[in-house]
Amino acid sequence: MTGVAAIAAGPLVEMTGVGVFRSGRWLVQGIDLEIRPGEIITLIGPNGSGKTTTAKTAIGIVRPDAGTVARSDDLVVGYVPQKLSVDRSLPMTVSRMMTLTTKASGVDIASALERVGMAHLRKAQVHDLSGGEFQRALLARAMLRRPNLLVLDEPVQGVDFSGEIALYELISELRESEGCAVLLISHDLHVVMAKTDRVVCLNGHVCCAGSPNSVAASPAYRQLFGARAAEALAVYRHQHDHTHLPDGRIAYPENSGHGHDDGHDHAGCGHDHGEPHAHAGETGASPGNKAAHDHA
Ligand SMILES: Nc1ncnc2c1ncn2[C@@H]1O[C@H](COP(=O)(O)OP(=O)(O)OP(=O)(O)O)[C@@H](O)[C@H]1O
Repeated sequence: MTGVAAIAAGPLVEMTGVGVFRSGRWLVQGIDLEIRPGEIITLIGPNGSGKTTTAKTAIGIVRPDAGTVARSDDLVVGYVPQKLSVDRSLPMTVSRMMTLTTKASGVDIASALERVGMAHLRKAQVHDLSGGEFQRALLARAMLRRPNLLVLDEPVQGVDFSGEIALYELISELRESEGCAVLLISHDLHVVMAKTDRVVCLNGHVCCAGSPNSVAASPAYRQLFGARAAEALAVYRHQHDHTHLPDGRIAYPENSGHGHDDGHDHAGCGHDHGEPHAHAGETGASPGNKAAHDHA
């Protein structure tokens, strides 16, 4: 059966056996994907593996040629596409950009910008924004619709590593404060792996899916990502045996044998000091913490 149906309760989106056929080939095939309220799902996979196609099909921008897509009656999507039709070189304030495609009151715009930490940049020119600020403005724009599903296609493009962590923090906070589900498309395994509830690894079809740990351990994932998979796995599985002081240094109990306080004593942690790393399940993968853990 091919088609689009509405579902009253349960998942926000349920894709079953979905395929998309264009220009004489299947772009994706046999996609089963369920998006439940409030969860963060990350789509990963090589370039051209069908991540954007899958996300667009989930929210109805692309029509499937096989399978079914059921959407909840109350689904409201906030979508930040990978490529934007906004020309950043044109003179335009952040406020104006927010309302290019959506009507919103000044109060709503101010509130959305406030939620992403951009209230002070309401009148700034879009072309003056940093990469991270621009992505925040796009997030605020998507939040104007009060979505219960945020779809973010590569939201950290043009953003440096610490900005990337801050953005993932923000997305995670928005999920908490707004109660929305998040479908995230990402190339970044290190940070996303520590944040997401469920990972779906694509390569024209679903290679593997599940918790970050189970996906990282799956042979299909390792085959697809090769050496990088091992790195990401090491990062994700890193166990915390210490707490952090407010300035990011590591606090060890007295007489623990951890003599120096320069924030770099990780004996017994099993750290790979060649790689920056995040901490499993740690909501505080903040720039401050990150600074204390980069050993490049
Ligand atoms: N409308 C279309 N017609 C024909 N081919 C298309 C169409 N849209 C996408 N494709 C092709 O389908 C494949 C999957 O594209 P998609 O953008 O979904 O991949 P992706 O995993 O998001 O890639 P990336 O990581 O590079 O953004 C690519 O080879 C792309 O060129």
